Amino acid sequence: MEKVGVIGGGSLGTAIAQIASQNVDEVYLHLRRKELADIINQTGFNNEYYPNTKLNNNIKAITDFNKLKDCEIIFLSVPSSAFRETLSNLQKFINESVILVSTAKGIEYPSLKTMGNLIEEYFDDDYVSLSGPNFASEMVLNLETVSNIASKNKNNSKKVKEVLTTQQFKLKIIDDVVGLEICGVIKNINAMANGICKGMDINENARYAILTKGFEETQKIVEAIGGNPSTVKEYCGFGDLVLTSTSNESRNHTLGMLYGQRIIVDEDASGIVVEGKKSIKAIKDICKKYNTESIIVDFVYDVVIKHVQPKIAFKRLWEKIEN
Ligand SMILES: NC(=O)C1=CN([C@@H]2O[C@H](COP(=O)(O)OP(=O)(O)OC[C@H]3O[C@@H](n4cnc5c(N)ncnc54)[C@H](OP(=O)(O)O)[C@@H]3O)[C@@H](O)[C@H]2O)C=CC1
Ligand SMILES: O=C(CO)COP(=O)(O)O
Repeated sequence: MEKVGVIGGGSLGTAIAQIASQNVDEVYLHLRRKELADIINQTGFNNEYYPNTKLNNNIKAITDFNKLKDCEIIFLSVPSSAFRETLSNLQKFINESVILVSTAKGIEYPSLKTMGNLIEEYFDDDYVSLSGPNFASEMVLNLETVSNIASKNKNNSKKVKEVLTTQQFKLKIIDDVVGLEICGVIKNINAMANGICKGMDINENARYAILTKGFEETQKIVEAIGGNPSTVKEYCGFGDLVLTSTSNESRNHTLGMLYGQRIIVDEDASGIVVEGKKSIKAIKDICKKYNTESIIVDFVYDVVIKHVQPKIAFKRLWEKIEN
């Protein structure tokens, strides 16, 4: 393949570009800031996100969407909050045959649309979604990683797999697009739940009980929304749920820990992307819409949205466990 594009030159977009650049002639990495694009092109380093990692020479930073018109595949690696605006801007520039790949783990509120639903609104429904236990900071270093991809169009999944597969980066194709996307959203809420408990210094037995409950409830929610509950056993389900619920590298887990310590953070002002906080109301509404109870979602909603004292919220949660 000659050219692929990546929109969003942040942590994940830069890592995707670094991986794809091993398999294609040229990768166009689209950024919104010209100064950073110039630095990348002049030095070979994305000094804001990865100051110590040299990017491959065939990665070209761009700020003009028009340059993406010859790309066969375009990865959308901006946060979910920027997804609609990005698609709307992109619409004028690319042709219908391009394969769009969503890598964002969020959901639009209050529409409750997945990132795939948004792509359908502006383009068509043969997009590919990618998700897994994937810290971008490891991917950019070519460390061993597996991700799931799903699409209604199997050929598109195969093309994306071909472009990203390296000795270290493996991809497994599954059929369940909506299940894969929803797993990526719910794991962020579980990462926050486990972070809150860690921040409160809740004992380990209880924390892993909550993780187990989160796994079970993810299956229920995925099934209710029309996905396949067995997707939750995949890398994008179990793998990502456990990774981000237990690792301090996860931003969602870390924000949860701060809430557990009763430190309320304005993460919007910090500029740090925390998809879980933005998804809580949407997943709460989804549970209501599909008549599905989730005591973990309720716990995070109480602490983060309603500012209930973590101790009181945890007591309520524990009363509901296996009752
Ligand atoms: N980081 C990770 O380990 C992983 C992240 N993801 C998902 O990928 C998505 C992106 O996260 P991540 O890369 O970490 O986030 P980062 O904050 O590292 O990067 C976000 C990128 O999107 C750009 N951006 C932000 N807002 C807008 C906007 N309104 N319009 C245009 N561009 C915008 C940023 O530009 P600028 O630099 O100018 O702010 C930056 O290039 C999230 O949904 C996340 O859940 C999935 C798997 C792993
Ligand atoms: O999704 C991720 C790893 O799979 C990244 O998690 P955080 O957004 O919580 O950092």
